[in-house]
Amino acid sequence: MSGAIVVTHAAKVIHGRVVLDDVTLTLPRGGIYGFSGINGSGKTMLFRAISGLIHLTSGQVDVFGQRIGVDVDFPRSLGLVLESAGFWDESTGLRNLTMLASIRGVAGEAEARAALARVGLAPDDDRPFSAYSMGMRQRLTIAQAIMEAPELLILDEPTNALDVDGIETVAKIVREERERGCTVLVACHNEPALEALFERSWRMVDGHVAKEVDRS
Ligand SMILES: Nc1ncnc2c1ncn2[C@@H]1O[C@H](COP(=O)(O)OP(=O)(O)OP(=O)(O)O)[C@@H](O)[C@H]1O
Repeated sequence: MSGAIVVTHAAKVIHGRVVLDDVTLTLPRGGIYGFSGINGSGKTMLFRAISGLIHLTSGQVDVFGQRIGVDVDFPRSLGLVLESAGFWDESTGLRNLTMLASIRGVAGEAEARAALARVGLAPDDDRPFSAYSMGMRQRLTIAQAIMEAPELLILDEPTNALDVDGIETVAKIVREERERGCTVLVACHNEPALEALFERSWRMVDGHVAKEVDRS
């Protein structure tokens, strides 16, 4: 198997509705891959399948040679920006990250501080998460996704709620992560700063990968 991520005839039916429709893709390791498509076209569902957060109705997903839901429940090294991240309201950003880091023991306070600085949050900010603005929450979500230096980074609409500086910061982080050897998947709507980084990208329509976007 040559791809970092191999999706084979993946399908998901929820309450009789096809939300992923026969998706087949091979994504080599170390690239930046983009997914676009209108609301409800299936981008998040595809990312959830790759992340092990849903069970497919049929088909398979392999990540770094391990079959999701068979060999492992989740990809072994995954950073995820997908819907809400589940932070503790009463704790600071740094405390939130160090508590999450302690679950796996891969990262510690130094990595949490470095991740906060990379997303433009002050590591020693003493405000609790409940006092964070939408953009600050999104930045913290991105910091949580990168702090363990994952092999696979999945970013679902990472620029949500971000200002111009925040969008540039995300683009810089995506470039840096790729240079480190990380494979990066991004879903976004009309975000030129990110789209310029995609090596390949696809448009999703009604749960299937309709066509590859011509980047020439
Ligand atoms: N928990 C759920 N139960 C039933 N259907 C769902 C659920 N979550 C999503 N869907 C459906 O799956 C389809 C694909 O949704 P998905 O969230 O993957 O779209 P998307 O391309 O990420 O959209 P957006 O651009 O709005 O983020 C939609 O028809 C949606 O209604």
